[in-house]
Amino acid sequence: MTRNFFVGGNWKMNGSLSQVNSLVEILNNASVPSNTEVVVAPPAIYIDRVRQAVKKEIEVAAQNCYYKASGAFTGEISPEQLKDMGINWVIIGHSERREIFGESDDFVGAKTAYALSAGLGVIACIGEKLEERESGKTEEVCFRQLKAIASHVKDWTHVVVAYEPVWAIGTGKVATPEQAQETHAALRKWLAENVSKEAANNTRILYGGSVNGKNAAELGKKEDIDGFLVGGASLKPEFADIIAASSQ
Ligand SMILES: O=C(CO)COP(=O)(O)O
Repeated sequence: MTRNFFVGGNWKMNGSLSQVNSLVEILNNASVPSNTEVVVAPPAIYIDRVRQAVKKEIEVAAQNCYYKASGAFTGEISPEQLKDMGINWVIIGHSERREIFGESDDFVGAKTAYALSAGLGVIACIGEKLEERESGKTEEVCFRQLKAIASHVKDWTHVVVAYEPVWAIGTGKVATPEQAQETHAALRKWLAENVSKEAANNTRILYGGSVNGKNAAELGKKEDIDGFLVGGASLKPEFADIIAASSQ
């Protein structure tokens, strides 16, 4: 298997300048296994500071972007502007963007395609809500979200999928390794049947939702879990443990 492990840290709308500086110090002291890619996503206002201060093995992402190069889009940042500032990754379609800011499946797909065309790698997020899981709709919801991305995106080389069950985000209720593996395997099968065998084999599928320094190693051992997208624990020293856990 050639998929390198991928550990993303999504800082969300957290941190102050002094906390950002402390996090950079933690990152610069963390040892990054050679088979692991680490990408952190600070709030937009701190992106450039982090990019300049963090060691080269660690990449920096935006938490969102728009799907035009420039223009009258108050408050938005374009993929071209991210590239201009040396940023190579963006998170798109996080459940908080979908839920709080009303981003539709199709909008997420269109933004993913545009960001890829501008040369960014995309961490594309999908995942079901609690009531959807409880009514047996986990796969239906995730496949619908994937299909919306696939209808815009033909080349998945620079796409990383983050499966983040909404009920596990920020709740401390982590999916069991078996639950996560089951969904990851279904997602990979969907990619094989609906995109290509190559996309299924090569696309990293991350798990996100209450990952921490203690549960990362067990989750990471599962065949179809290729890394993590970490929220709360990416703001703490234990993020270094999660990076290290990935190589076990
Ligand atoms: O939303 C997440 C990462 O994008 C996960 O957040 P937590 O790790 O805080 O549950």
